[in-house]
Amino acid sequence: MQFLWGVKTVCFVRKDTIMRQLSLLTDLYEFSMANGFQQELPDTWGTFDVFFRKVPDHGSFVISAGLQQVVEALQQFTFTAADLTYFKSLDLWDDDFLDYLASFQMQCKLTAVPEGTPVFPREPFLTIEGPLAQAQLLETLILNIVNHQSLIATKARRMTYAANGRPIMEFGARRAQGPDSAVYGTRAAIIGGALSTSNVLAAQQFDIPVAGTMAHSWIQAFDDELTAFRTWAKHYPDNSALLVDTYDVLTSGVPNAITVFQELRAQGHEPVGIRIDSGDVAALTTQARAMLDAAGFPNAKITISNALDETIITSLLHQGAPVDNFGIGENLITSASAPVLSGVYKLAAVEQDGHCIPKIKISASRAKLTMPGKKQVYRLYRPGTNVAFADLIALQNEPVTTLKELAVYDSNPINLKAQRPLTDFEARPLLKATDLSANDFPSLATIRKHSQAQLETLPAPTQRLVNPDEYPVYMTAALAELQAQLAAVD
Ligand SMILES: Nc1ncnc2c1ncn2[C@@H]1O[C@H](COP(=O)(O)OP(=O)(O)OP(=O)(O)O)[C@@H](O)[C@H]1O
Ligand SMILES: O=P(O)(O)OC[C@H]1O[C@H](OP(=O)(O)OP(=O)(O)O)[C@H](O)[C@@H]1O
Ligand SMILES: O=C(O)c1cccnc1
Repeated sequence: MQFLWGVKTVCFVRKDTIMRQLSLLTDLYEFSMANGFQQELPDTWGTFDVFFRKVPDHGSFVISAGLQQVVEALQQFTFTAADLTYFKSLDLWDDDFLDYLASFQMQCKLTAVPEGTPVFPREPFLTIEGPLAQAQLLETLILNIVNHQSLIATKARRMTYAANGRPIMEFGARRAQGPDSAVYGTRAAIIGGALSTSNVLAAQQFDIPVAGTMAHSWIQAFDDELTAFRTWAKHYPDNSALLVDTYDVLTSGVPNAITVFQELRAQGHEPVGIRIDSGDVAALTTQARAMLDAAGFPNAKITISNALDETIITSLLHQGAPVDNFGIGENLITSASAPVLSGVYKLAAVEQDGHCIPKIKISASRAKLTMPGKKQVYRLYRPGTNVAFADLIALQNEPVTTLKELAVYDSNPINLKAQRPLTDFEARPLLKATDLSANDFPSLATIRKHSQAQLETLPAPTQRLVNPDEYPVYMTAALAELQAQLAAVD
């Protein structure tokens, strides 16, 4: 791992303590439906799938993130006396329903892909099964959490790809859409590949390496730049990352930094490097690198910042800019170029008296046709390898892992429904039962590693930033037939 400025790793992980009780973070209609379900279908269970149809930034995959916060939200899903008083004041729902909420006991079961797993359009990456009233109540909250974190993790993954091994420091707290987006956005950015954050709360909360340099105000506050650098070096002799663009990078910032670096070295300290935050970064980093090298500081790192994104990073590296670290704020923490992941929560089946009844949504738009029934998603590998070549959505009771041959269909409802045979595959299930009583969760470092390992199994052309190859997502013949039968199409 490359050296990171100012990194300190705290040595404990704690449960998410800023997560509030979020049972009311939902749309009114969820409560209204839950009230109705409780009266009309009290013994009916429902299975809901969470999936998306379109990948942000025209990418081919999304990095799933947010599962820990979903589990924690479900663990804390109860209603207070104040909530009940408020509900009563709305005068919308039956008293029995309010009693039910007052003694709410979560009965839902959760299956999900592990956080950090790359997932593709239309495949469920999280499912909820439970009493209809309960499962319905969770729609908005679950989507709120996973749509946000998966969006930012996916954006971070794009930037990480562009940075091609150089560390990304997350700098976005000041530009995030409020405190929650800053904290959970940082969590997601780390899942997607960022190596450190400047956000102290997120770093403490999620055991993330915390890193940072200095702002222009430090330089401005002193009589001159050299004094500002010297004073910084006095306080942080081993963490002297100097911001060199307050006045002029090449005639003032870098020469002054070199002077201070020489003084530090004379006192037995090795300087860390410089940060450039404006101007033509390719030209400035090239010249600054030459100056640092000529002065005997080839190991001083160059960090750049200033409205970076994956396109600018790609362009800078193409121009040969000698950048060691990227500090990225607004375009990462807000996913500014594609600020929405439109994940949805769709009813796939209901269960009454022990019978599972698959359900479908047809809609005017064929693209919105849903996949009925309880399902499992498989990643298909060439046997005995870690080379994935497609995903497969199957009905839950299909014996996919033991089959040698399968007839499959394209899962995209707007594509032609041509059957194709599938042989030479090893199917590994992606959706795993998730323990809702869990108190410990995988660390972000573990999730990040898992994500990276999963990405390495995917075909390289699906990962490029521009016009990636579409990764095939098939459905089994049994699922396709069930879908066609319920939709009465084809
Ligand atoms: N050589 C380069 N190639 C591509 N993009 C660059 C290059 N140099 C800088 N950029 C990017 O171009 C954008 C505009 O840079 P510029 O320095 O003009 O920023 P600015 O926001 O106008 O300046 P300031 O932050 O000083 O107000 C930034 O996103 C910056 O990262
Ligand atoms: O550009 P971002 O990717 O969001 O990176 C974070 C920005 O935050 C700081 O800017 P600051 O708030 O000091 O404003 P300025 O540098 O634009 O004047 C820093 O100098 C970066 O430019
Ligand atoms: O530490 C830094 O250099 C930093 C932190 C936040 C925003 N911009 C820069």
